[in-house]
Amino acid sequence: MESTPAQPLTSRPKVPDDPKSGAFASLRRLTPFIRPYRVQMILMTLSALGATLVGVAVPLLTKDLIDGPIAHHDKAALWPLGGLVLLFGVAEATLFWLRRWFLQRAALGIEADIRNAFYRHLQKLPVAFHDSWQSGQLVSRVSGDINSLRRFFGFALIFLVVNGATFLLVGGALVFIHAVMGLIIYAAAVPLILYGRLADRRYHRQSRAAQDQAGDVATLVEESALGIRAVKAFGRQDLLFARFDERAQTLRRLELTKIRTLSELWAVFAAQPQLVLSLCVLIGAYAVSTGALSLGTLVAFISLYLTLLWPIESMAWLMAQSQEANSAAERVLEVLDTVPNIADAAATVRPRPASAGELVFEDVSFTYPNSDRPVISGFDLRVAPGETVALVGPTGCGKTTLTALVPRLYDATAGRVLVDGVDVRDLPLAELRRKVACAFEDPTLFSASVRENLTMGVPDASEEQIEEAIEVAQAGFVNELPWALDTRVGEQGLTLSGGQRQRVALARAVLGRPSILVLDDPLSALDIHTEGKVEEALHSVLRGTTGLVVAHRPSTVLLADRVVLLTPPGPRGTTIAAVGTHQELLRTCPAYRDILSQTSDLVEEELAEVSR
Ligand SMILES: Nc1ncnc2c1ncn2[C@@H]1O[C@H](COP(=O)(O)OP(=O)(O)OP(=O)(O)O)[C@@H](O)[C@H]1O
Repeated sequence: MESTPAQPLTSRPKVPDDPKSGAFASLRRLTPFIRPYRVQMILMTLSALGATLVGVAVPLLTKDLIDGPIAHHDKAALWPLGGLVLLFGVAEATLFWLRRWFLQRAALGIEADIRNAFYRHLQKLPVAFHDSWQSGQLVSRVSGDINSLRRFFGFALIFLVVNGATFLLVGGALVFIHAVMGLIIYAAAVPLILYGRLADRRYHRQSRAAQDQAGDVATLVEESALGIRAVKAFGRQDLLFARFDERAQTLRRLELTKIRTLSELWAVFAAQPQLVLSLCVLIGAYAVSTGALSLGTLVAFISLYLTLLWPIESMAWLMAQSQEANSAAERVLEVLDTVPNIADAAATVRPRPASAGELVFEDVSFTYPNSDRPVISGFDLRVAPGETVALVGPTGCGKTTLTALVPRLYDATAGRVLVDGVDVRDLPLAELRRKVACAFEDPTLFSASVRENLTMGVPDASEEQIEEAIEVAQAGFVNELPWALDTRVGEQGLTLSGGQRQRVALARAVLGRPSILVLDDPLSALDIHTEGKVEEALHSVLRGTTGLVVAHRPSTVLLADRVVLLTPPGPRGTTIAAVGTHQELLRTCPAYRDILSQTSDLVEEELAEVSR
């Protein structure tokens, strides 16, 4: 046995995993996503900063214009200064354009990278994760929340930096022009900052609640879209609408509380600089009247201060945007931080290349993560290479659960599942899933072509292999579709009938001749005629493979060499009630006869034959 190095659990940039509390803790943890775009981010910030600097220079030039050429009626000196103002205007526009240009590269790139990492990580998370998360919560995170992050990285972050620099620069210039008035402006900023922090915290809580509620609304929409047939058939549109309306109204209420906080924040941030401005005008006018200040200096001071009005006002919105992005980052990280506990072991083991396909359950027990009652308890079974075993048992006893342990959709909570003598947890996942193919009772197809659906597990399958799999699954109907194998099936394959979907899923499972074939009642939706044909073909496939088949009907049981009868579901979990061939169990096991006779009269006839 040869060991292979561990594969990384995720292929996203490594996010630091010590979530420090405090403002923007979650956003700070996303910095690895910014790193590849740092040059563009720096250029974007420099362009924005440059544009602001140029904007600040204009009032200073105005001061020189008023106190110089205008005061001294010096027309000749007017033109160069006027030209300079025009030049600065053009420079500001160019820098603005440059910022937008860099923004496209950086912010959109960051957004795409986070979205890809999120989706890739979702694919790695185990089925148990998806059992406990509403799909709408995931959809809202991948769309709404990641959009918020783009807006933050492409706009709010840049302007927080630019505004910070502007405050320092313009503030310094104001103190330089007139120390008293300059210091008044600084002092007046203190209560504003304190209030901003308080309102910000409130906005953060409100954003989080609204984002979670948006996820709930998305879940309901998705659920009703997927279940539209049942909704219509039972005439439940009104009921669902009432439920949707309730959630949508809650979302509206939460958004309104956000808007209230933002309006309050905005009003305070708009009013404060106006008050300070009035104060400065009063003090300045008095100083000019006493001759302590030149008119040019007052105009420059006021003009310069006016350049601060928008940065101060916009801080309300920028802070709100940042809080919204921080809670969006929190929600995205909740998924990215979930460790895919069904992953390759630290040291994986490569199975023998020409492995035969032996499957062993060794004292296996299993409890679902969201439950405290075991479904399977102390289950022991060896399926020899090439042998087919049918699992038969009352409904809900855990047949599907047992099959899910083989490809590691779930891991046994106790005991081991071994493939060719190796614990499935020690096999590389890719290898395990190449060896084990599954067809589920409820076949899931994707909105892609039939060919893409068929070759999901074996992307490089040849035309002959595809045709052979279609033949085995009696899925020849796919060649009659308008574009044959290139026909797209609708979302979840809903443009096909249940039986057609099952046959495509079966062909997908047998394609590539896996060494172990796990079939969960794969023929349940087929008519008797097709079922017979599929069974015939499956017989030949199963001869060369190890098979574990969940069977509800005698016809499916007949595919198997041996049958395992499971005990009914109970508080201590299901285990094996009896093992034997179909005929042996028919003869010796009343519980087995009972279960099969519920689905077919054939049992009575067979029993009569067996006992003859
Ligand atoms: N994701 C899940 N989370 C919690 N419990 C689950 C989950 N899936 C199934 N169960 C429970 O596990 C038990 C076994 O379910 P399972 O689907 O394995 O039974 P089954 O024998 O295949 O049933 P059937 O013959 O009706 O298909 C049931 O009680 C079911 O409610």
